[in-house]
Amino acid sequence: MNDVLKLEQLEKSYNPGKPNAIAVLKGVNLTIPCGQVVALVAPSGAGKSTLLHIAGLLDTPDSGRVILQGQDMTGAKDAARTAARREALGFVYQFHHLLPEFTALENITLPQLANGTSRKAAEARARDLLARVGLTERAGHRPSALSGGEQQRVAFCRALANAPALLLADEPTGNLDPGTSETVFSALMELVRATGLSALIATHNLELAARMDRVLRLTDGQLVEA
Ligand SMILES: Nc1ncnc2c1ncn2[C@@H]1O[C@H](COP(=O)(O)OP(=O)(O)OP(=O)(O)O)[C@@H](O)[C@H]1O
Repeated sequence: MNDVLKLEQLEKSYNPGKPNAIAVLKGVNLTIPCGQVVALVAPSGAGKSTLLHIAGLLDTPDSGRVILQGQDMTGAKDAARTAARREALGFVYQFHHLLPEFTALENITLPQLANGTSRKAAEARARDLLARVGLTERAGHRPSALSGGEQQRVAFCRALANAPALLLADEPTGNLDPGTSETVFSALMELVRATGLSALIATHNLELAARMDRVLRLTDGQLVEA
């Protein structure tokens, strides 16, 4: 099994049959080999979030197949989809969505405890991840005591907490100013490279996209090599 994700002929419409019907995905095909980092660029409204939600098993296509680590997840039951999300996928969004009442360390530890990891091992991994993004000194801070860039770096660590096979990121630095965006993106790429992670990262920033292994553009409901 050398491909972490395969999307085959995905189609997705909203409000089919109604006057406001919109066909967003019209035959999307994508294969991500293990270890590959793919940039997804798309104009606003092109369907980038729709595609990431389907790839992340948060939504289902009208037709086509989603194959994660060699397993066809298209018709899988909710419990299997939830388990696959928890065990195989990591998510990063434009806004960090950290739990405000917990420290940086706890935010990275909790998903591991939920996955059955011992507290000792979970905290050790959380500290290692924080060190990799330069936040050792901030482990005990709550999100409100962290800068936007620091919050987002903690969110990256949390996404990687359970050692996912694939990272899905939707504009991970879209909420940051250009200088911070650069620093935070570099931290993300270092983490991804150090762990050999595969990733699908949506961004409007073409300079950041160019630093990934491959750039794909979502246009008129299909993916094309940029
Ligand atoms: N639940 C929904 N019901 C109806 N239309 C929807 C729904 N979700 C998205 N759409 C429409 O589908 C199209 C694609 O939406 P999507 O959110 O995937 O775009 P996007 O590329 O992520 O946009 P942005 O970059 O602005 O976030 C848009 O025209 C949007 O209005």
